[in-house]
Amino acid sequence: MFVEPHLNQAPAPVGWIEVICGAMFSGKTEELIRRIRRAKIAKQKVGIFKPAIDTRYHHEDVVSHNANSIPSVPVANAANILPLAAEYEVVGIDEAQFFDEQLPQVATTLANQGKRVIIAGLDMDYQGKPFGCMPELMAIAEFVTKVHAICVRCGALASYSFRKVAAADTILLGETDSYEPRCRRCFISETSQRQ
Ligand SMILES: Nc1ncnc2c1ncn2[C@@H]1O[C@H](COP(=O)(O)OP(=O)(O)O)[C@@H](O)[C@H]1O
Ligand SMILES: Cc1cn([C@H]2C[C@H](O)[C@@H](COP(=O)(O)O)O2)c(=O)[nH]c1=O
Ligand SMILES: [Zn+2]
Repeated sequence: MFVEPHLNQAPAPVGWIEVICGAMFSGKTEELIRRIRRAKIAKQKVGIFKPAIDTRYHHEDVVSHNANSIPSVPVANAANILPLAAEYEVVGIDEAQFFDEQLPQVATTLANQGKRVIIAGLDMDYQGKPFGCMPELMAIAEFVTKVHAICVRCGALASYSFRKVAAADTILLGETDSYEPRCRRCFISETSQRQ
């Protein structure tokens, strides 16, 4: 389990970037919420942001698949986070895969300002390809945590998000209606990744 490297150390340490990645249902949002709650217990000023596009469960809150939730601010693009985050010591960002290519620079700026930046997002899309700016975020982060779901077909660890419906666009919001977490074996059995 991830343990914070510094909480409330004096003098204030420089900031850093944490990335939580994995397939759908792997517990990314739960882990983000867990870290944010611990930061709040440490009396740190915490702000959470998510892309305005992610309206699945709630317009504002960050909500996990098991209905755990925490308030957040929806933003239209990554640059909007910078002025809104000025007052916070800890900045959480969920559904990072949906943000534009500015997010790595925004995260770097926040960390260089001394903030702890915690980013959660899908590392792969439904085709098993790296999703949006997640690879770059993983490269620049001090800490990367990959979490796993359970394959709904065989019970193994799942790293892939299998799309059950016919749609080719990379972005398709959905839940169990449209996706299921699968292990490599069960994922490639029905996708073009077989070769
Ligand atoms: N196949 C599955 N494997 C693991 N967890 C699942 C599965 N299906 C539903 N869940 C639920 O999803 C929760 C994780 O939700 P969440 O943190 O929102 O995941 P993520 O943000 O990675 O999509 C688990 O604690 C569990 O209750
Ligand atoms: C694989 C994949 C997923 N999405 C969408 C589906 C959900 O709305 C989110 C992921 O949410 P979670 O918190 O990780 O469960 O992303 C998508 O648009 N395209 C994809 O390829
Ligand atoms: Zn499987």
